Amino acid sequence: MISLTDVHVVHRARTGGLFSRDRVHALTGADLTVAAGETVGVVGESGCGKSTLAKVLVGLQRPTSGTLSFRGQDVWAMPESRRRPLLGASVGMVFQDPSTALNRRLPIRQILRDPLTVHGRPGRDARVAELLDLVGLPASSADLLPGQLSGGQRQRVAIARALALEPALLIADEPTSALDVSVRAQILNLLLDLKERFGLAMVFVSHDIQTVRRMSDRVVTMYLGRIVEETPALAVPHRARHPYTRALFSATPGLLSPINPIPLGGAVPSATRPPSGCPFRTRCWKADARCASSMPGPTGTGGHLFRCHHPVPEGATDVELINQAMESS
Ligand SMILES: Nc1ncnc2c1ncn2[C@@H]1O[C@H](COP(=O)(O)OP(=O)(O)OP(=O)(O)O)[C@@H](O)[C@H]1O
Repeated sequence: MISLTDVHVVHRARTGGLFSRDRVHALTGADLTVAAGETVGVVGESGCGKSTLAKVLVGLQRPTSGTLSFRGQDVWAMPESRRRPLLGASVGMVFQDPSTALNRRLPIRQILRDPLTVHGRPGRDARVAELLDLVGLPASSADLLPGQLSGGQRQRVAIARALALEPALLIADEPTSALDVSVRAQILNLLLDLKERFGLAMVFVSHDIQTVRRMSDRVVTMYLGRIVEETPALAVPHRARHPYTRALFSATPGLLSPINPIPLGGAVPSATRPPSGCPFRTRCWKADARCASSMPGPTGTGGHLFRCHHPVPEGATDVELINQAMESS
């Protein structure tokens, strides 16, 4: 339904002196397809490009190069008069923090009516009532301001707004991380329920790997602006083949590692000066000269793709990987 082909996003950012601007490589060579009804989870450390990927998919960030296609049409080749209504009606987005995502001065009714008005949809009041019901809020919430709702209720309004135009795809960027732990499960269950009910496709971005596994059919791992692995959700963590995916999952308590996480050397390099070749090579226990000279192309089958010159052997246990990493350090 929606796909990215060789998408790059480069920002110009002031990182040093007053007049010096560096190129920040937020997304590099991203290829991704999301099929109708499927949920793709996106994981990776802070700053790896998850939100940039989400913004590109929803049309909020124009790629510096590469193609965003929706149902086979090149979105950025269209005139704005076609692009905006197409993406606006077809792709909904739920942001991390509903307190900042909703206009504090507008009543909920207005917040939910706005997209309907912009897209010229009839029966707006009836639709507002329907949307509130869909997300489990009483009809009386329509007259309240966002500040009169709890965080969880505000996120329900944000979800209702994202669904107002019956999109085929919902992008959820850390939709529960700003919420109290006690309401997180309710919001996740609501998203799962809505997805099931409407056959929505979803891109679910989160730091919380356990949640991503639970919500997704497929898990995409990102590192320093690159998609390094796509894995069927049931295959992670044990069958992941990229060393970084294994290291990331091994650092999740209770998920995999019987002892310690796989130790990685150093820190994530700056996105202004990503390493040549494979971006993970500076921290990878398997890296050699080949990794410095070229980024491997995707290999794998059956919906499992990884970009690595030295993938983890099939069936390798975490303990074996920990030992290898410790020996090479
Ligand atoms: N508007 C911008 N101008 C300059 N650099 C940016 C801009 N937006 C993002 N970046 C940089 O691009 C890289 C990717 O950022 P992004 O927000 O996509 O990462 P992320 O994985 O979503 O991080 P987090 O999990 O912390 O939200 C980071 O190095 C970030 O600092």
